[in-house]
Amino acid sequence: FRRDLHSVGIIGAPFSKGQPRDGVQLGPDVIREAGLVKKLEGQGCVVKDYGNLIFEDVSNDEPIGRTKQPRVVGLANKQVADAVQRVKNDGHTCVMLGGDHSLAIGSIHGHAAYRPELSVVWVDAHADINTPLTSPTGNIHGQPMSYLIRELCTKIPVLPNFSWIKPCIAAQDVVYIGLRDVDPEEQHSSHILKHLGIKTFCMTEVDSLGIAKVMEQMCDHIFSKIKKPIHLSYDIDALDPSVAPATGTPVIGGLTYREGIYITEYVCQTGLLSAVDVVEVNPKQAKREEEARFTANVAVDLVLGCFGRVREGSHAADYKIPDP
Ligand SMILES: CC(C)[C@H](N)C(=O)N[C@H]1CN[C@H](C(=O)O)[C@@H]1CCC[B-](O)(O)O
Ligand SMILES: [Mn+2]
Ligand SMILES: [Mn+2]
Repeated sequence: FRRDLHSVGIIGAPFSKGQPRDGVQLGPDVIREAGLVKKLEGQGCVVKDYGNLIFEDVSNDEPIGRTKQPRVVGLANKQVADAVQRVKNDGHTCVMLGGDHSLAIGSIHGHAAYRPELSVVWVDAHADINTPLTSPTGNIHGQPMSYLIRELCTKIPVLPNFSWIKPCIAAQDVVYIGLRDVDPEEQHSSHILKHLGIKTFCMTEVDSLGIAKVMEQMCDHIFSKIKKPIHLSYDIDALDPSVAPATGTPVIGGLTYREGIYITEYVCQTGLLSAVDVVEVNPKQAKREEEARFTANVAVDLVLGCFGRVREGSHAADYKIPDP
């Protein structure tokens, strides 16, 4: 049993303004309360918890066109970008606990500032690739990829507090897993992006290929040229709502717990995981308290899978069966 020594840096990003539902800002703390740090240390990781970022509010953050809360989202993501870059500079694999998925703007931007050549594995029921002009809701948690992908930069209008963002990811270096609720306009731009080489494994492919083949084909795609560090952006709503009910935009027909964990185990064994986001855990969206706790426990298990937890049991190497 290989006990890799993973050095993990945790950032809490208690932020909810990329979407309208209250509660997702509590994600970092409910995930910590479910024992994340102790369990990572229990499987041999060295963990540094950088605590929660403190996001300042922005008064009268009026929409720009349909885009809601642009100033506070732009400001928060600049803080996230600086924090992720610092965790990477300190030599850790970065774990960013959300908070809503708009935070991936800062997380990926800060990661790319440290490692310019990244591949992005986006695990989500949704493509989160609306531009401000195609978004059906104006909520920025449905748009993060559009600000990051170079091939879309001509489609992005100027937004206040967004001028620091430089598109930093090539479409061919992005893979989606778990898609099942892509907006019509996204279909169009994701069609364009498919044309540009973005690789998608929607739930149909998960069913037809099985998750093991999906992961093999995913790696063939992102490693087709050179092996790049992986940024895994994991939206908890990729999992079926029966597995992760406490989230803001649940969609039936999602990944099983086993498929969700397999993804993290597979990414871990590539040895290329460099940063991971776990976002959209919203305890207030749970019908009952135990649903919130259950969802937080699943989020913890996903992170443990990223850092070497194996389901066969993480036994100590020097265990001796006691004599009768
Ligand atoms: C828009 C409603 C009707 C639909 N059920 C829904 O939620 N749709 C998703 C897909 N596109 C929407 C948007 O752009 O606002 C929603 C974003 C989800 C963001 B995510 O981070 O949770 O992936
Ligand atoms: Mn989603
Ligand atoms: Mn998402």
